[in-house]
Amino acid sequence: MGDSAIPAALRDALTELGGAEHVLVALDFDGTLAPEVDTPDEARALPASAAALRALEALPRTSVALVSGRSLESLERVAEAPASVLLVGSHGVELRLGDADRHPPLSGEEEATAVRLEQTLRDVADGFDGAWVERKPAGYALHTRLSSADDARAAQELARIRVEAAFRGLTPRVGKNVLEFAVRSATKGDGIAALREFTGATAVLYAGDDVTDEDGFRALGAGDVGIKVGEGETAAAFRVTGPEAMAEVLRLLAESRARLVLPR
Ligand SMILES: O=P(O)(O)OC[C@H]1O[C@H](O[C@H]2O[C@H](CO)[C@@H](O)[C@H](O)[C@H]2O)[C@H](O)[C@@H](O)[C@@H]1O
Repeated sequence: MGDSAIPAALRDALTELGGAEHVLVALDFDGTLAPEVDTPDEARALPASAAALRALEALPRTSVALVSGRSLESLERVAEAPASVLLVGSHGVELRLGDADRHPPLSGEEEATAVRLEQTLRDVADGFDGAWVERKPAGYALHTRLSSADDARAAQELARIRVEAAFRGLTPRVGKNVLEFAVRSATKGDGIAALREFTGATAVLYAGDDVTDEDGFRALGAGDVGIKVGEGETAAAFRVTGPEAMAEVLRLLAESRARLVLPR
């Protein structure tokens, strides 16, 4: 893909970002680096994106991070990223920053809630073809990608009704063909704030395709670059069409960063 798919204003912003003192490149995984697939374990970053991230990581004062709704364990498996890549999992609940893994264990009360939640969502999933439940460190997700459109809608509606009736204080998270409930309320915005503090970055690029990525865009400020991948309402200043165009964005950023970063 040529850079004609990248709007001129975004190309200018990438050039400016390339000259910042310390750049943090923080990216959502599914739908941003990796095209969507039916089986979550089979998702992989496009080779062109993976290559651009390796090029960025090798540059001075340039940090690379993945910020995902996946558990850290699942993200590590599919992203196949070197240990130097910083990771935020479970929408900000779990952090892998340098040598420090931070994913506080659930309290007894949270654990008991999670057990009841699992049963509630499994009962719903059992009633609809193609629906299934994914275990997360702080909750459960009801997947409906393999269901018919009617079944997907009905399954998610029933899940909301049952959860609202039986639980207080859970955090719902809506995604593409997935509805998740968690006992912890951290967001991708919290993850980006932690990454910014950990790296000392002076400018951040964040890109994502889904509803929970909006928390990430809202955590950006002056001098940062937010990129919505695909369609939908967004607080991001820029938009690209999909993971292929995103790979091109990363290639352009690696190019401008290599040209403009000071060697010291
Ligand atoms: O924040 P992300 O990195 O975008 O992760 C969001 C969810 O990703 C996975 O589910 C989504 O991608 C799957 C693979 O393409 C797809 O089959 C599913 O329909 C999507 O919802 C993951 O399974 C979830 O746990 C993440 O929350």
